[in-house]
Amino acid sequence: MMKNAVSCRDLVVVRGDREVLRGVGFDIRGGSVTGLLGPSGCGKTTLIRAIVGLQARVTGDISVLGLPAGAPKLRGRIGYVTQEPSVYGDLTVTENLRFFAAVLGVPSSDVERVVEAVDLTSHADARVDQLSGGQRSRASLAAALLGSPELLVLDEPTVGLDPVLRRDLWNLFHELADAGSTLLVSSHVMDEASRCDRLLLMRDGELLADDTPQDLLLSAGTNDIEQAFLTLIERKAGAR
Ligand SMILES: Nc1ncnc2c1ncn2[C@@H]1O[C@H](COP(=O)(O)OP(=O)(O)OP(=O)(O)O)[C@@H](O)[C@H]1O
Repeated sequence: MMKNAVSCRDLVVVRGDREVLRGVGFDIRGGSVTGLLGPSGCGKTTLIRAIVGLQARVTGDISVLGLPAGAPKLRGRIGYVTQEPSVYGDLTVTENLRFFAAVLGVPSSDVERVVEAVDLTSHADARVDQLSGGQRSRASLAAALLGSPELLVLDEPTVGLDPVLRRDLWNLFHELADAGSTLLVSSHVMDEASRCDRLLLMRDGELLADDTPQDLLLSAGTNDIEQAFLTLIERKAGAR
């Protein structure tokens, strides 16, 4: 049994004058693909930023790969892809990745592997500002894969991608997990839920559910994840 890659307890985050995470707690098992789902503004990015150690005004405990979130020793062990492309427009895909490999101290031989993994080999020599939005986000993903980090945290990596590419990326996520990486993938597209080993369902700064997709559907008595989400909201409102 693999250990937990991430453990959060009593997590509270204040942004502006609002508590945008309100007492969140969960564990993410190593070597799994966990989906972080919930409507726009519910706190997914804030939670991700807290896990990777970039969020201010965090209280509670977050342990990441056995260390406190944000510990300097975690650098290089976590790959993080934001919603904004993190690659330079005036460099080619390969030039970008060689640059990031050098910064990370990863051998440049790794560049070819990650370009292939995100299916950008045919555009390896194209300037990033001449790529489509989806290709650009895959270039950012390739950068995060350099050095095979133990934890990959991906904020909405499939936005704007066509169904074939989305399926291929989800397959890649599972291959990476099978090889031992842990992935936390946020999405507000509920139909991506079935592709995850486990789901964290958020709403309004709180965790509504932490379960497998199958058990979530079973307990909500539906085969539609969106409906399950609504049922959970109604049950929670009824319990108040
Ligand atoms: N810089 C900020 N200052 C104050 N409040 C913020 C800031 N950034 C985000 N928020 C608020 O924090 C809450 C959570 O935002 P967050 O970006 O974590 O949501 P999200 O679930 O990732 O949304 P989306 O799916 O739209 O990206 C929102 O209500 C948002 O308005």
